[in-house]
Amino acid sequence: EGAPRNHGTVKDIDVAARRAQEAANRRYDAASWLRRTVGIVCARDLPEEPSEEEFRLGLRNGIVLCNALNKVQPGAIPKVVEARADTVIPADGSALCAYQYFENLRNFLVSVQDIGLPTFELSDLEKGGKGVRVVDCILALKSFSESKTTGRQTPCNYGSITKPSTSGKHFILKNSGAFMNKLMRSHTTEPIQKVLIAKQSIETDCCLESTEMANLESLNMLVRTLLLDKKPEEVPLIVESLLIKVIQEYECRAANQHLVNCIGDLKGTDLFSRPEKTSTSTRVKMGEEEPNLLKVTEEVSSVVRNDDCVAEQFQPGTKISIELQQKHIQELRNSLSSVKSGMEQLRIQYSEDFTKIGRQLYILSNAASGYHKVLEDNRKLYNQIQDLKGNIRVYCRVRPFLPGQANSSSSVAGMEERTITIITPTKYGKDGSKSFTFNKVFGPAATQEEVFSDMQPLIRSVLDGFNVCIFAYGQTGSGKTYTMSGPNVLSEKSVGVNYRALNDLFNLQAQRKGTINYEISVQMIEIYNEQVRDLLQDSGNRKLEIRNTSQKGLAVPDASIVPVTSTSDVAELMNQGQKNRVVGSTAINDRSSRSHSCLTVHVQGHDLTSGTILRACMHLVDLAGSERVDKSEVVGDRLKEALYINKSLSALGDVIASLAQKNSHVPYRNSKLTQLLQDSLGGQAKTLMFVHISPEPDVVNETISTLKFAERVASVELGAAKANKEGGEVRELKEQIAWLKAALVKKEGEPENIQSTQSSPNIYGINKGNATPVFRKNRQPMEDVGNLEVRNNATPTQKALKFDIPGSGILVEHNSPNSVKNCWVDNAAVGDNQFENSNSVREQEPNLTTHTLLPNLFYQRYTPGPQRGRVESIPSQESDEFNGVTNSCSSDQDMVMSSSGRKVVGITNGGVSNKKKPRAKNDNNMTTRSTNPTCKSPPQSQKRLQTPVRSSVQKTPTKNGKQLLSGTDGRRTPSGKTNTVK
Ligand SMILES: Nc1ncnc2c1ncn2[C@@H]1O[C@H](COP(=O)(O)OP(=O)(O)OP(=O)(O)O)[C@@H](O)[C@H]1O
Repeated sequence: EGAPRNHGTVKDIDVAARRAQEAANRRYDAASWLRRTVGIVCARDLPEEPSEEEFRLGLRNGIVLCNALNKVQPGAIPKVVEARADTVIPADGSALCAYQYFENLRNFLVSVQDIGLPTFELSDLEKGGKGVRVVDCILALKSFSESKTTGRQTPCNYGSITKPSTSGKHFILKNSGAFMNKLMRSHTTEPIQKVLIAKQSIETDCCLESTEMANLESLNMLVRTLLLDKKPEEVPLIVESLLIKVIQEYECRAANQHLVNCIGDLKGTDLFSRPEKTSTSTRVKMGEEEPNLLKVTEEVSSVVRNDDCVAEQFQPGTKISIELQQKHIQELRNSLSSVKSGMEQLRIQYSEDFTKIGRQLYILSNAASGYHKVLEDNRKLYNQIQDLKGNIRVYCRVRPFLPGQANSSSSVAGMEERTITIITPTKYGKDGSKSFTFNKVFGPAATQEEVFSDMQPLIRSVLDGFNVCIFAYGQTGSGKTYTMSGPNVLSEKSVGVNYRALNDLFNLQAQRKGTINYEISVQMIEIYNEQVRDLLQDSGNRKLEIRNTSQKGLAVPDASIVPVTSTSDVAELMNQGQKNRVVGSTAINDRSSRSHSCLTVHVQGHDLTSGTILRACMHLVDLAGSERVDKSEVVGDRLKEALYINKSLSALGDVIASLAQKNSHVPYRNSKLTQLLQDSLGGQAKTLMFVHISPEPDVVNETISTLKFAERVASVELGAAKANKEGGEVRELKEQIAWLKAALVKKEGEPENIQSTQSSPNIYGINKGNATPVFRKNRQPMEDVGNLEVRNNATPTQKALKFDIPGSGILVEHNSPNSVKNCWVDNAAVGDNQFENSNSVREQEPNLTTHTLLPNLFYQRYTPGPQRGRVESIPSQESDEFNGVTNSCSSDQDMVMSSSGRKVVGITNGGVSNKKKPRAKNDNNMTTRSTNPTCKSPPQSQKRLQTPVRSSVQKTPTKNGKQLLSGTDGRRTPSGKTNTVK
């Protein structure tokens, strides 16, 4: 069908000629069909067998083509632009207005394409264009027309082809009409396969969608079918044409791909950081070039932003790798940035921490610097609390039943923290009860540690300069010794108050070392049958005196005083003391102590910062049993002991009653015990009494009387305790006051001396020219300066040393060191109290002599040992050791028992001055001597103070060789009343 006319007739022509012939035949065929279809009139410009040129010109206006198509497909082109009659078409057609006919050709091509036939380019109708494609298009239309007419679908008939979908237009490439036409005419399978593979490759590169792939498959089928009728010699031409198309298409796609890559690169840098902006600009750029490319670009940008997996489909491996690296770098940048911000936060936090630590350090350093102050305040507050609790506190302790005793019927009905209730038998057989309230009640189960911990604060007070007295009261066997010392066999848990107190003192001493240096020493005495014995001396049968005016704060100055530095020292001493203690056996307690024992702890502290010296003493007293005589079933010596014990305890009761009633006179001197405890009971001390009771019902009466006594003690109010602490300045001022008082007394009492004193501006003598008087005190040895007796054993070789106080007119006379051996010293100087009371003395004794006051100008040191009795001067600093410290064991109100057995009531420390006044008045060359032959080691210093107006001491010999100073019976109480010798 439609075969070229000369086809097969010329076999020997060359390929080119054959090709030309073939093309001409096809052209003629097309022209002939057109002429028949549109009619001769319409096809007047198209000859039956046109040349190429004629063919082109004949179809150039598109009228023939449009009309032919309308014939085949009526209405395909609704409006065909017809040629005007006056139009002269030049031979080359240049006069034609291409735009006039462009519409025809465009409509024709679009319609042909819609039908699914091969098309051509407009340029193909131009000179030099590819007319063969136009021929192909017309022949395809012819086939389509014929197929429509016959109603058959033949393989070679275009009418049998199903119109492809609209989407198929996208894959009918430009200039593909001729290509497809040729392809359809091919009869060779192999080249067709190659073409198909190449095409498929291209379309794969373009990422065809699945639907498009389906279309491609149908297209392949079509191509294969159309080429079945092609001659083998035509195949190379078709393949050549195909390859050219493939190359063109590939180049086009490659260019697009390159562009996509560039976009990808841009995305990795600028595009990534500014996706929106870059995307937009890229879109604009690409949109101008190619809409498809724009779509791809958008997809790529979207993929880069959102979906790495999809991006991978579009990007080559390198790009993906770069992207990954860039992504990695970005992640690193992100982590670096987060690390940097973390570091910055850390730095800020550290700097804040450092600032906080600095502030805290500053606070700590402040706190540390104020630490000592706080400690000091703490101590003061603590003592204030103790004071508020009351000066005499009473703790009650109930002994448990002893092994072997039935504990079913205890006389103790109940106990609370501060109250104990005792079952009291009544007359009518009914039991009643009586309650007693104390500061604290300890039951039978209370441990030694618990008991001590409650009184521990008192121990600390000692180191703060307060005198403390702790004594155990109760009937025999009630547990006094147990509380104070512990049981017979001591263990760490069972040790009593004495050990624990000293242990505590040592601990505190160690803690305060460097701030306050303490020296601790102990004495241990007992009062047995109203005689004081030294328990630390094996041969301690020597009777000791209790002296409440000892300047060293020793109530029993003659008793051994032993420095201790550790608890073991104390334990050793106490063992020794216990051995020496008088212990008897009674019906109640086979180890009953028949004496009062007293462990006295002396503390002297030197505050290194303030220079203050404090002194205090603590009496730890284990009293003898308080039971009634009939109960103890004693006779003979035991009875005598019991009587003494009861006497002293009753004296203790009297003192306490007197204190409770705030009587002006307190009978301390009624017993050695009250004498010993005088400063603790009535002074400025802190006192604690442990009252012990036994639980046995048969001693309930004793128990009740014990508790009643304890209640009375608890009711005593003593006023605030006072620390024995004075700074250097206070001492100086006190001395000045004392001196001025003395000077006043002297001035008023002795006109001649006044004259003398006034005439000399240098009343201070030693420090001539020094505005501040320097007062020196006698440093007293162990003797009691308040004793009125002067022992009359001075040797004839006594030799007085005389000191003339320059400018004062006062002569101080001392005995020669050798001459004072074994002699008591009448120490006129007794400390500040002496001067503080001098006014009252003055009232009573207007003729008070100057020598009474002189000891404050001078001091002497008693040197023990071989040189005992030698009087020597010591620097004033040394004398400060004893200066200004109130005699902790002295009392204002006193009751002096003279050695002659005569009691002197109400003698004050100032009374010491009193007793010396007449002596001084009568005998300026006062001499003292000891007349007691049994006195083994009395203080031996002796001094004679001489004033311009000399007086001699009137000595009154006694039968035992002692002398009472004349005028001793005219003494004063602190109130200034004259004391009376009884
Ligand atoms: N709290 C206690 N726990 C255990 N045993 C105690 C307690 N109190 C006392 N005892 C025991 O009771 C007995 C008598 O005690 P202690 O010798 O202390 O009495 P005392 O009051 O000192 O007698 P005395 O007045 O005769 O010296 C001792 O065997 C002692 O061990």
